[in-house]
Amino acid sequence: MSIETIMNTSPVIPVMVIDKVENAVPLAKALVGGGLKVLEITLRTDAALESIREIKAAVPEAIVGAGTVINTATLDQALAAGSEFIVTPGTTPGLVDAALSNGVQLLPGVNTPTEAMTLLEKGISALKFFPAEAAGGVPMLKSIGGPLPQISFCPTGGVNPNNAREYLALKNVACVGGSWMAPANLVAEGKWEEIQHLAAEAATLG
Ligand SMILES: O=C(O)C(=O)C[C@H](O)[C@H](O)COP(=O)(O)O
Repeated sequence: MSIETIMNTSPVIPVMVIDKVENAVPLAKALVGGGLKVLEITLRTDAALESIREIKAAVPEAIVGAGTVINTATLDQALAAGSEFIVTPGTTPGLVDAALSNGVQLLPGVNTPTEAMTLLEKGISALKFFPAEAAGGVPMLKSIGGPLPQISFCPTGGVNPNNAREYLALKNVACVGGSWMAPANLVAEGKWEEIQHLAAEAATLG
């Protein structure tokens, strides 16, 4: 599945931080049950890679990606675990070249026109805008969309239920990423129904 198709699958990609592997499948089921099929598991915890494997095995309808991929070593680990797409906070030439030569579905992070143009030169036009709010938010994306309308963004970082609609209304925004559907406290307490409710609300944002 192409990264463009993945970005158009649901309006919000939940950004998941999983501390305990046993939370991975119930969390994924709650998010998918709420209508969010595309899941980004950040490689910020020791449980992340095993969580990707378990979710892939137990929640076949989920489209499972890895986030916080910051170098080729974490890229290789994420792919070996079965990640269907890769999200990076920023972009390095080494990471982009490795992804391109392996046919990886990549959502690379940028927040300047120069970074966006550098990736366009390589044929990449689906980008994460990170950290969205801190880097200029909706006005910045509107401005970039003037000269570079062919780029499609997934703004992430500071996106929440109060500002998500404004982002999603932009022509150059395909989806947004955010962690608000899976807050650490609800995950730790196993409040899967509440998480499913938050996911269902998020799924209506588009
Ligand atoms: O590490 C990565 O690769 C990321 O994707 C970072 C995430 O985009 C943000 O951590 C989500 O930001 P919040 O929704 O503001 O919590």
